[in-house]
Amino acid sequence: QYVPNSQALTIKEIEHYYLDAATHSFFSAITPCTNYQDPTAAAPNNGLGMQTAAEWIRTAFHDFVTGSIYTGLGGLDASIGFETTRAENVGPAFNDALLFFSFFYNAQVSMSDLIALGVVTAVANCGGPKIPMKVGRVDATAAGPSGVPEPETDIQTTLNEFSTAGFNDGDTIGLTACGHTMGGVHRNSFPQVVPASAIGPNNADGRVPFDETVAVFDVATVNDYVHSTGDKGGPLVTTTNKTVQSDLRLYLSDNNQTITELSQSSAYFQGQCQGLFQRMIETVPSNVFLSAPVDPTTTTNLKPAAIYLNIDWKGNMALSGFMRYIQVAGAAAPPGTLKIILIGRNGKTTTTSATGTMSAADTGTGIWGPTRSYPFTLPFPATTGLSGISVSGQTFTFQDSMFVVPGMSNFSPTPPTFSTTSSLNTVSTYTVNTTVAYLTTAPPTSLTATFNIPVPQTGTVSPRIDTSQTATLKKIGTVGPFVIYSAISSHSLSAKQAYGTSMDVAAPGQAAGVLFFKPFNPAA
Ligand code: HEM
Repeated sequence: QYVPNSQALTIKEIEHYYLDAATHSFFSAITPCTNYQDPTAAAPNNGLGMQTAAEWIRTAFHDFVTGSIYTGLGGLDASIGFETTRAENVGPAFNDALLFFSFFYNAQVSMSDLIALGVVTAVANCGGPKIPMKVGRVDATAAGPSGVPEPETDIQTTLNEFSTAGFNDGDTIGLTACGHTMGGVHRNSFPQVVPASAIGPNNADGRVPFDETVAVFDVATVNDYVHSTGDKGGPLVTTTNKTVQSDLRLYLSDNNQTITELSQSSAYFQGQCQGLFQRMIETVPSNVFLSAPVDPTTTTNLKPAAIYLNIDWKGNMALSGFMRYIQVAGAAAPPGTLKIILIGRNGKTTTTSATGTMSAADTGTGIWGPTRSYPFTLPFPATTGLSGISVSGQTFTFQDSMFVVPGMSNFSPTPPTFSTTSSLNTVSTYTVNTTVAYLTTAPPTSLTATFNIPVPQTGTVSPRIDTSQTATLKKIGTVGPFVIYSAISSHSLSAKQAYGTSMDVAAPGQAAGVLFFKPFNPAA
């Protein structure tokens, strides 16, 4: 099993999915919030009464709730992928979610971090609170224990199952009420709850919604229940089949105290849901350590992204990529340009700089505010080298001790335009001519590149990372203080796999000097 080895890189990836919201396809499936993206088809299908945002939230619930605070095992670990044939996991939601997320999976982004991101984005994108997004979850390699409450489950067993996952009775009522504000119950999955009459035009799966605002994360379902208005709390309250009135049993279990408290105000409901959902996605195995949250209101509203380093045979180097600026609430309007100042290899700020100009093509409004990007190329001589850049008074560190040189490398063919459809399934032979610059006075005869390739795994639609393909890079020359190494290797990959492929490069006996270079997806 490949364990992501750099939380900083994981954060960078998740930031891109999360913060470059307006232009990044992670949000495409849940925009608008009514959308249903069938990941096996080429286009959204909105005639089914199904909803991706709701499926993502339910997926996290079914994954996490079988975790145990007593054993320290399970929780949000993507084990749900191995468990979809269980009766307690009825419906297409889980494989729909995992299949969509698998387009974003790679050596630094685990499926379980993507499940968490699914919750965070679905809630924030659809009118709910911003839930802190930490990274570092590790995927299970097999099914975990069972124990997801079903509509038929008696109240004591239900409360025990949540309690094992760390949620007391009041938390359980709150978490379920927060979960049951988006989406609904489908006839095709739960005929014991929903009558056949629910199936109709634009509702082929026969959904009965939890409330009137099926695509808004709001207090409506709680208010409906408490005041007996509208949908009255939804089908798990109102169904005539008493055995499956699980929401009703739950809400009554403390004489409606918790559910009545939740209805006191929209702000109170949102605040409670934020805290409970955070706890849900942070219920992880006890040996998993999560990062600080990705939060652009503190340090990440100005950050470099998609950065790469180049050198030519004359010793001219250049750092390229873009700066991302998010105009979070209260922040200054985005500047037209940014000055990117080189910090040399010796740690000293230089007079070398480049200008990043706001790109009109890459702007838009994400959930934190307008996101702008400033592409730049910063040239400098190999003798100066770099250890970082300074932008608007902030320092961002880089290294030039070992890097893949895109200008001397060749990765072909270029995969088709990224999309989250099966058009990426075509398999081709990808030829990889990897050239690496290594700053050393004692050059080894070769370096080893390890390819981290997402591959199918038995029993789940969630991929795993295969590290068995390697290449040996041989010395081909020197430029200034750098020794240049190169290798050609061939890999049979689907375009989807090519997008998820990254490589690490290491000198013999040393930690990787290049981590997570994405040959086919450098800018994403
Ligand atoms: C006693 C606990 C619970 C029971 C018995 C239960 C049961 C159900 C059932 C039967 C459905 C219908 C699924 C379908 O037809 O596709 C459903 C939907 C849903 N549940 Fe729960 N649930 C519980 C708790 C939770 C919790 C804690 C969450 C999240 C925090 C949650 C989130 C959802 C969501 C978002 C949907 C809508 C899915 C969709 O529209 O595709 N549920 N639940």
